[in-house]
Amino acid sequence: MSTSSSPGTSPGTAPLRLGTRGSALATTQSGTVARRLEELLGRPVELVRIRTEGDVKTGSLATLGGTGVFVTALREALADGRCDVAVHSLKDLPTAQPDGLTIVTPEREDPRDALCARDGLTLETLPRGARVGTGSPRRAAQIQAARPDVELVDIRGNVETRLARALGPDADLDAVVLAYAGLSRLGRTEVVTEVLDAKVVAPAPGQGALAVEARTGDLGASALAGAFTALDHRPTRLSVRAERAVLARLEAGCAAPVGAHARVEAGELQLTAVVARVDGTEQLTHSAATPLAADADPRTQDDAAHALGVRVAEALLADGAARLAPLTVGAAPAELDPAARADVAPLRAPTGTDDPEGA
Ligand SMILES: NCc1[nH]cc(CCC(=O)O)c1CC(=O)O
Repeated sequence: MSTSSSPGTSPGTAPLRLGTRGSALATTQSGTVARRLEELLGRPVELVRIRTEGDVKTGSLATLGGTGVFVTALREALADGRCDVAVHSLKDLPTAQPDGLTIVTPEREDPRDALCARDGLTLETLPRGARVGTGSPRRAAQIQAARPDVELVDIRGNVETRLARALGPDADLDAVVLAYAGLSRLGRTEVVTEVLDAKVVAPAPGQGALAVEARTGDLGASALAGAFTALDHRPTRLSVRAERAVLARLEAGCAAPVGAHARVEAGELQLTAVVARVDGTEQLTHSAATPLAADADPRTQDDAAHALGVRVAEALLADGAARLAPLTVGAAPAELDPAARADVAPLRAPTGTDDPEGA
């Protein structure tokens, strides 16, 4: 990397370059992080738009090749030195963290999914046979389980495109399901007719959280390292660590309907995970918790969070999760395999997302 891109140089020099996807949601979330970093660093931050495979291709998410479609190009830009920091939606990140890059997770938004329906309808009041749009097998399976009579329709596109399918002048659907967090960041929560209970629709692992990523080599005793420490939100870090461990241990492909929801409450980390049959006719749920000693060092807590996710995943496997959903079971957990760079093995790599719907 060039000296001019090296963070921590005196203020007033070159701005820190923050790589982002170009969608409205991505630039909104990146803009928020950019302002935070400017405050923390006392240095200007400029957005560098990077087009990703997920932005260019328009096929169904199942045919996109799964993992990392929204992430790989951003990481390449970071590795090449075209940007200094990148912002991702955490749920779009593959669970295997590549060598040489480090992420930090600021405080997450509400992780739940939101129903956006015409005429104020809710999951309960949708008419029989209503058409509900989502590109996410996880959302589809759980909605179908709650309402076996509704028809799930596979949709893609950015937030406004998807909302228009239910709420626009040419609407062809009764409702769509989106992440509440995305709508909130865009200031569009007025279209939400129901925030779906996580017990009814378990959110995607990492949903509602952002990952801010930098080259590990830039995080020595630098100003950027200090900013990363300030951005880190412990309950978010532990929650997403546990949720993503479920996904990694299940080796869930992106067509696998897997939900996971963790939170820190009363001094413990609580986790619930769900594996559903794609058609919603069957689902398995398992919950567990682990105490968090307040004085434990971050490493110990991270390990406890990871172990909780593995334990819950193994309980689901013991209950027959692999029978319900297309999981690749038996292989070593990919997080432990440094060679499992998800961006070089798109077909079978563990996924970090269940719904690259293009937001
Ligand atoms: N590429 C899909 C994606 N990735 C992150 C979000 C929402 C925001 C979040 O979960 O942080 C979305 C849109 C959606 O699921 O509706």
